[in-house]
Amino acid sequence: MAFSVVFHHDATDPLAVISAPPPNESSHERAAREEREAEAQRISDLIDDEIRAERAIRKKEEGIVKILLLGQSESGKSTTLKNFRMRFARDRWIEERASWRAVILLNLVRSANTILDALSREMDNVDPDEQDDAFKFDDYYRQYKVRLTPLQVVESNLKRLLGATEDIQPRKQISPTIAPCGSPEFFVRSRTWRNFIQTTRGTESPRHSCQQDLPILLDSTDVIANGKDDIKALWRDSHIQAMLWRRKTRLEDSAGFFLDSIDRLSVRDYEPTDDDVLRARLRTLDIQEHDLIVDDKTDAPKWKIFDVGGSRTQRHAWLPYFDQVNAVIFLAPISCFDERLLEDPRINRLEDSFILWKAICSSKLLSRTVLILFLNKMDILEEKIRNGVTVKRYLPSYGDRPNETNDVVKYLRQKFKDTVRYCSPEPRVCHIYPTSVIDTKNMSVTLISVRDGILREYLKRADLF
Ligand SMILES: Nc1nc2c(ncn2[C@@H]2O[C@H](COP(=O)(O)OP(=O)(O)OP(=O)(O)O)[C@@H](O)[C@H]2O)c(=O)[nH]1
Ligand SMILES: [Mg+2]
Repeated sequence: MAFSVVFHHDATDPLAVISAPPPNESSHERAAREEREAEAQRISDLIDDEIRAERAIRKKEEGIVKILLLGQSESGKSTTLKNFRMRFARDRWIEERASWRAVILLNLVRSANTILDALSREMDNVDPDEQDDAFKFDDYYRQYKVRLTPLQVVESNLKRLLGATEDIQPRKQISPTIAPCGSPEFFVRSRTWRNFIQTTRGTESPRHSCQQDLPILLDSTDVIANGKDDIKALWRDSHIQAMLWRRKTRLEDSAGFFLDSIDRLSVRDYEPTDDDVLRARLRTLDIQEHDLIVDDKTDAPKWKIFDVGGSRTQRHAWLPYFDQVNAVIFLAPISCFDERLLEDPRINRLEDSFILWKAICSSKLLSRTVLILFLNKMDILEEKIRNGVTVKRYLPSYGDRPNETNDVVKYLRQKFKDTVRYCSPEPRVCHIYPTSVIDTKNMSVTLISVRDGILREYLKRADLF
């Protein structure tokens, strides 16, 4: 039944006058007006719903400390997150440890295949800048290549199992710096990886992945076990080491760790250890979120840590997190003073870290955010300096200071500190830690100090507002 709306309006109320229908409105005009009003009401209800939902999220997130891990690719962000999870979400960590077996085997096989690729190029004399006096690899070495060919199939099988995709094509070296020459990096989308972990979790035997993956893992293990003596011989061969160095072949930071552990990794009942998982390299794509309980007190806030991808193409995804985090942990791998970015070989990696750090310190959105800086990969820095690499050659501003680890750390620490001082929109404290995030013993002390520092600041600010 049709009905008419009668507007009673008070002529003294200005709002009532504005909202009153025009006098002498035709039925057509009235229908159009009512349609417009209904649409306006629908939009208004939608906005109300959104505000309510946002309020609900804010309410839920009250009392959550949010931490953002930032830094260039391979700076150690995901490894830092693993340290937090290992320390503060131990049960989940242990549950998931077995799922890393495929990644660890893939890391190992990729390193072996990278060495074999470099050997092939050397033997085929592909590169025009070949030196005449270089050691000539003869048929003795060709045998290794033939016998280790099955490793290529193992690499493809493991990648398929993980849903891994190859990404950055390495380019040729353009300066006397450690070159990004090696096999392309692979990544696993976090959704695929989560599915992988979920299917491997809660199976009858936690020491293996789920039943359908087991044959691939065991076949891969058998092939690696068959070739392990050849792989070890190649890895320990001084001519191969010299060739890798001369060709500036890029092996991952954990390559040596896994190649040296090949006997332990290539047995059928191998179970990844904490150290193995920390060393496993899986490039981050997408943003990964992890919830932690870092303090057992009932009223202590929960933590949410965001781990992001650090390569240049992924940095645009950082920004939306800037206005919601309480602390940023920035990873600067200071051992990289002689390396160049994989994604842009024109850029020195230490310089890239400085540029990023400057942008973070200057950001207005982060002006109230606690800043924590890890001067990371101290162990690699020490090794480089022990092997006689001179910092001044790559960092002329270092001048004639002693080529010693402590002096280099002191110098760089001051540089990063100066950036905080001169670029921050308002005065702030920044906590700086020299770290090797693969060193679990020292990291457990650092994590407690970082946790206490962040909580102290969080509570101080909660009191202010
Ligand atoms: N030796 C040594 N290796 C490290 C250290 N920190 C990280 N690594 C290794 O460096 C590699 C890269 O570390 P990740 O934590 O994956 O780096 P990321 O910053 O998350 O990189 P993206 O995900 O690409 O942004 C891994 O193989 C780590 O085991 C360190 O202090 N010392
Ligand atoms: Mg990562």
